[in-house]
Amino acid sequence: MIPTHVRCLASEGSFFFIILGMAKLSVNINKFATLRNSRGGNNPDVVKAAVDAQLFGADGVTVHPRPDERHIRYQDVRDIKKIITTEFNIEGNCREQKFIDLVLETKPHQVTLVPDAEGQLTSDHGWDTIRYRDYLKEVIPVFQKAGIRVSIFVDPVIEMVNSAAETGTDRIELYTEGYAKSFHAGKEQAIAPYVAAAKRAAELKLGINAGHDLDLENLAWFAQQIPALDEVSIGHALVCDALYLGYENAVQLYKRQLMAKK
Ligand SMILES: CC(=O)[C@@H](O)[C@H](O)COP(=O)(O)O
Ligand SMILES: NCC(=O)COP(=O)(O)O
Repeated sequence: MIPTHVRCLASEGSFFFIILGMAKLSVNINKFATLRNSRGGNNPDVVKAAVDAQLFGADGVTVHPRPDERHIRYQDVRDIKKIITTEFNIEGNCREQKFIDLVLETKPHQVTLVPDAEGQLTSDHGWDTIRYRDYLKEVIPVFQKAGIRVSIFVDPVIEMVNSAAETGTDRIELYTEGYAKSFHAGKEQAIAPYVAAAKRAAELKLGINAGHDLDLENLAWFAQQIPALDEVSIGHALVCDALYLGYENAVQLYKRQLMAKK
């Protein structure tokens, strides 16, 4: 029997590649909604963006509805749920009751809890899992009881990972903006805290996701250095690349970065 960590990927003509432990690519389609909302109407269609991401080889779709609905709207989440054939990941701020209700209504495969402040431009920090441990211990089972896997957004700091394990979360999502920012100055140094955090997470039997500002230049190195990586969610850079390269090409190129051998 093929072990569960062995994933098969059919691509590139008739060849079948067997990729050991390859991380999944979840395409974050927020930016399609940003573009749509700039004009009203329904162009581009975010439901089609989700359908096409899957068609082009993505392993999942991510959305991050924000309270002001400046990109993904709550109704988009309901509409997208209906066409998901892969994995659906909803990210957001669980301190908003509206967000909790939406997740419980749409029942994605995974919810990623992010400690956004009100009106924040984009996510810029992970949970302080020491300060909010008791709160997270209360809110995480609300989703798990509904059959939804929980991931919490954390900085690559050992103490935060240790305390994350005490919250009962299934996975952590390592916040990668710091890595992306320092990658070009020295990739060995940039990855070091993430390797340490991932090693500790694996010891604590936590699943490992990662995201924020990952792109075609920094993704392969990240995935190679963190073999236990389960999933990356990528939106901004992938959609920017799609403008020049086409959406299908962009998704395929990101998949290829995850396959690159050490
Ligand atoms: C949690 C995370 O890193 C992403 O969801 C990112 O914040 C995308 O959100 P925006 O598209 O609103 O910037
Ligand atoms: N969780 C990170 C995510 O979904 C996308 O972040 P970005 O690629 O838009 O920075």
